[in-house]
Amino acid sequence: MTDKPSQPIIEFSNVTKRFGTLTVLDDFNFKVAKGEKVTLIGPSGSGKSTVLRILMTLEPFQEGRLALAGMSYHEPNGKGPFKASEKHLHQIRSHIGMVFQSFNLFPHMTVLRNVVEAPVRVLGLPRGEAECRAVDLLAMVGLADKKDHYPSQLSGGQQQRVAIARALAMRPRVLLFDEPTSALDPQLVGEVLSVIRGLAHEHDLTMLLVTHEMRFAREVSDRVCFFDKGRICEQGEPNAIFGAPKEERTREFLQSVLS
Ligand SMILES: Nc1ncnc2c1ncn2[C@@H]1O[C@H](COP(=O)(O)OP(=O)(O)OP(=O)(O)O)[C@@H](O)[C@H]1O
Repeated sequence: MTDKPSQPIIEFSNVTKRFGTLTVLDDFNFKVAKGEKVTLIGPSGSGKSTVLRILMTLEPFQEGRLALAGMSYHEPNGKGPFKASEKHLHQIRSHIGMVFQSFNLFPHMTVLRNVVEAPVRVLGLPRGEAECRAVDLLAMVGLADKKDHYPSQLSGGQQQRVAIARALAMRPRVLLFDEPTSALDPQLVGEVLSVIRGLAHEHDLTMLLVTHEMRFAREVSDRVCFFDKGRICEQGEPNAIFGAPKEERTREFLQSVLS
């Protein structure tokens, strides 16, 4: 890999993205450091998902530059909407895992096969090894006992946890979450949040989350970015943005009174 410790793992430089006459990202600049956990919050239609879709190479952009771990999305003399070869884009994608709002599991495959297929087909991992890893990951998300079930036999929260295990099976360096709990009943949000909160302790894993859940922003991220009309209008540490948690404020108050 080509990234140096000081180099951001994600770097949008003056990116403009249009859908026809609609400008969704306008001269967009955004950097994420290796291992950083960043939440994007903003009004519906402001372009948050588009940021993730561009990173995943699901959407091309018109102007500016984008790099992941030092790899530019455009190659010299490259072709197609990204001006890059499919091999180059595939290499970039191999470092990214994405978790979608609607889980996107394969309905005709068991939970285990859902987690095993991509490492076998895309990374060329021997099936036995991929299965061992999948079993470990399913245990990590609390679903070891569901490996032989089909997605339709699981709750939404359980399906989303399988989707997280599937994304992790590719050993991504960057994990993208596009509103991972917005399709869930409120009582199922907590179990997904707790898995994502656990992942936030992985120092090397960079996480970029789009969410309407303030709990994610507060409990999972190092930095919260408020996004509006294709730009980041405010950003900072969760405590600076939302105010320190009550206990912390009380402790600070008592210290100031006692000192
Ligand atoms: N494929 C597309 N073709 C045309 N317009 C699109 C396309 N995808 C997104 N848009 C438009 O781009 C704008 C940004 O969409 P995007 O999904 O990134 O917003 P968002 O901030 O993630 O919204 P939400 O919170 O509702 O998911 C919206 O106005 C949307 O209608």
